[in-house]
Amino acid sequence: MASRKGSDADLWTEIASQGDDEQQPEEQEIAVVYGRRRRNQESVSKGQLGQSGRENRVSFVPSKRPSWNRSLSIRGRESIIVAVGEEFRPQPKNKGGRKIPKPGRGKKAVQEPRDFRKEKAYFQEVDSFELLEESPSPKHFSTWAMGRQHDYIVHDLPSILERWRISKLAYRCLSSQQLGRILETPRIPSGQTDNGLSGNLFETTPEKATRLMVPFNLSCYKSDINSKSAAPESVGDLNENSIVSSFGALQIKEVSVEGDFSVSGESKISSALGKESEGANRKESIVSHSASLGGECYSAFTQLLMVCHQQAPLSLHEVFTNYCDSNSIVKIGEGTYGEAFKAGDAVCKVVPIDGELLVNGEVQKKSEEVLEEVLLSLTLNNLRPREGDSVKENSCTLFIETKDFRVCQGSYDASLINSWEEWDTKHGSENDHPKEFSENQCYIVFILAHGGKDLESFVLLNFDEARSLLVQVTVALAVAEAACEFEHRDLHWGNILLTRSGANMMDFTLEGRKMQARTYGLTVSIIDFTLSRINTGKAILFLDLSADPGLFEGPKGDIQSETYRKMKKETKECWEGSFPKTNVLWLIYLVDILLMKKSFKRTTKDERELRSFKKRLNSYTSAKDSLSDIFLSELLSDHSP
Ligand SMILES: Nc1ncnc2c1ncn2[C@@H]1O[C@H](COP(=O)(O)OP(=O)(O)OP(=O)(O)O)[C@@H](O)[C@H]1O
Repeated sequence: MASRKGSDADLWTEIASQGDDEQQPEEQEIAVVYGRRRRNQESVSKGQLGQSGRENRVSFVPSKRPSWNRSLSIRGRESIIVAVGEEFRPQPKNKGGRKIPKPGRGKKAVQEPRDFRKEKAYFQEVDSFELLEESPSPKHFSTWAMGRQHDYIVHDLPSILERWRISKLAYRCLSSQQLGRILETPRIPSGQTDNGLSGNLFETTPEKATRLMVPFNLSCYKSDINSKSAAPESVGDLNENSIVSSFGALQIKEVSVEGDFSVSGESKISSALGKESEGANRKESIVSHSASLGGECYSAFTQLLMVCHQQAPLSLHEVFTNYCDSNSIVKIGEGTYGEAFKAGDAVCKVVPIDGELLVNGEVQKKSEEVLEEVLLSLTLNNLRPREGDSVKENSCTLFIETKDFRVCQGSYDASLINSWEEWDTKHGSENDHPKEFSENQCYIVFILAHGGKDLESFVLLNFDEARSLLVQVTVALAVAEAACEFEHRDLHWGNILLTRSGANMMDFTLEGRKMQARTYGLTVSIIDFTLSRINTGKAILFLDLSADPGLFEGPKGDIQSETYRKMKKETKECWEGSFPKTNVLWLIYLVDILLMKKSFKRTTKDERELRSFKKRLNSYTSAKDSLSDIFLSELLSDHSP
């Protein structure tokens, strides 16, 4: 989602003070632009929400901040598992999608204290085994990676993805009505490293893929089942390819469990199984099948802890002070879900999760959704060339670098509150005051590289910078399309960060071809993958945007609203499918933004060029396709040795 203005009073203030209005043509107020919408600060005093700020909002819950598309991510993702090497074919659309959140979910609902005994027990169990761990717990996690000194943490993406896949299959088996979407998946032999992911996206993952095999959960299931079951069923007749469909059959015939598995999937699955005593023999099948899939089923929250190499949540203070002194924390931006703080060289985006308290008028994200965002971020991280890696087929540095993640719990500490209040005084926050968070509140903290200012507030100086922005965004999308069928699906001007680095060229590799793009000193970083779609080769991560009709109900003529509607038409609401044209739709949106909403030094000829580029974009089917356009290709060069 788009955010409020950044707070850095630095180079940007200086540039802004050069006075756009004097030098540049008047902005054409052709269309209202959305993104993360906010109150008109001149006309609306703090604490009140004027009519003008709300008039176009479509929201399902009362909200302090006017944002008509904000309730999307509370619906959860509907990502699907696909067989390795199998071509994905969209399934017939199951109309209805996710449920709209219950309006009765009260803002001040009481939060149950979170119990981490299960997670702790799990990690103690892990520690007591002679395991080849994914990685030992870092002492100074900002500079640690597999025993080497790095400023980033190397995550074992194949293992994380595999755990997610197994858990997703098991949860779906127990709770989902959408079995048709689970395709047959071949068995992964136990103990074998799973490198069967698509393309070479993961081939260069620098860690070895070590599956964490812990009998703890298995015995937990088994004892639960055995205590209530009749004779266990033999599953010896199942072949490797029948595992998932057997889960499916089991779901349809025997198990009908709806519910929230957000706290402890293991225990809830166990108790769900326990309720079905007469179906116990089939439950034994789940256990056996889960085991034969080569891993165990963990709750999303436990998986998040595992990704973070944590046994239990940390306090926010502990995390921030790893990056800087607590009194140097500065809030730099805010979104519907996240509060972004600068901590040393890093940006820590704090997102409350799993709680009952409405935050900024929204239901908090669930661990499950966050886990998928983590997977998306790590997949895009993998596009970054790393020292010592072999050359990647597709690489670029244009997606924000996610350095790490942390799971936290507790209320905001004084230094964070101070920096939040400073921001509020300066910019007028649209978010709820963080003092509302209780001791039990959990968060995920995304530790990101600093990407600069968003396009909405960044002052572009001239036409060269505008072209540089377009070529870099197109390169990013083209590279990610080629690597993992990536579609951003929400690339509005709040989700493009810009900074001036001074470097004039930017290297990238597209389908094995090493190339360079002229940047004119501008560096682009794309953020916010909440609505994005990727195909990892094993799973398609996507969000069913049709579950939020409000997204498509923005005002007529507004370019962002029109872009969502165009995406809907293009995909025919099959959001799981691959439609790289959606990337082109956002490029068209960006040209419109540059023409209508951004002021920079340009001639009539420049504007004509932009308009004819936009016209030609209509005929391209992907970002990769668009790169061949003369408007962009002039800025590209081969960089092969
Ligand atoms: N890496 C970063 N570098 C600089 N600023 C950032 C960075 N990440 C976020 N920000 C600032 O914080 C704002 C909010 O971030 P973002 O848009 O990701 O939050 P959000 O919309 O709440 O995210 P989500 O959609 O996951 O809820 C951004 O618009 C930007 O101003």
